[in-house]
Amino acid sequence: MNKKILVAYFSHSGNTREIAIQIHKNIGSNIFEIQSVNPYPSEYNEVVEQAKQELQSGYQPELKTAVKDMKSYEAVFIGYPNWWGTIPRPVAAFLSKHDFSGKTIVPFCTHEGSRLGRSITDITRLCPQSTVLNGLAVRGREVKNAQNEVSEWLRKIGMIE
Ligand SMILES: Cc1cc2nc3c(=O)[nH]c(=O)nc-3n(C[C@H](O)[C@H](O)[C@H](O)COP(=O)(O)O)c2cc1C
Repeated sequence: MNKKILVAYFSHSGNTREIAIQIHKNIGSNIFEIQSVNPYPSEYNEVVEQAKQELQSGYQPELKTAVKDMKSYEAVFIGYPNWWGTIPRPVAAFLSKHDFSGKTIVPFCTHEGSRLGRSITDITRLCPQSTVLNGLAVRGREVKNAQNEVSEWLRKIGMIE
């Protein structure tokens, strides 16, 4: 695999991180965690309410760090939990703050039933000059057993042989 690939992910409770690590191990890519400066509350109802408000207002939280050499990547995996049917706002901020034009974006998400929801449409809207591939959706409670599903998907989209 000659392409330079980045796996960027946001994870609140660890499920998406698990899939991000599996992808990173399969393809030997670099890995980057998207983190907001102000962490989200750990209490479920609180984060659900905060995420709802942020989505409604279109809020883009400040991120801890940026990817320094984004230019050098041809393909970027973007991982996230499905929050209210779409990408969490830190992921929207990440997509807005970097230049993805000409790159391939490979979405993957974890969820509790809504799969990718409308996240692909929303990613495409934020990155109109990128090629957005079909994403992988894994149920949050199944991430530990998803190795085969992940590697089959990577093979199908041509990321591994
Ligand atoms: C704020 C919030 C909103 C959520 N909204 C949805 C949703 O709309 N549909 C769904 O299937 N799961 C939803 N979930 C469940 C998460 O997508 C799921 O638990 C995911 O695996 C969490 O990933 P993480 O551990 O990487 O944070 C939501 C969870 C949170 C905290």
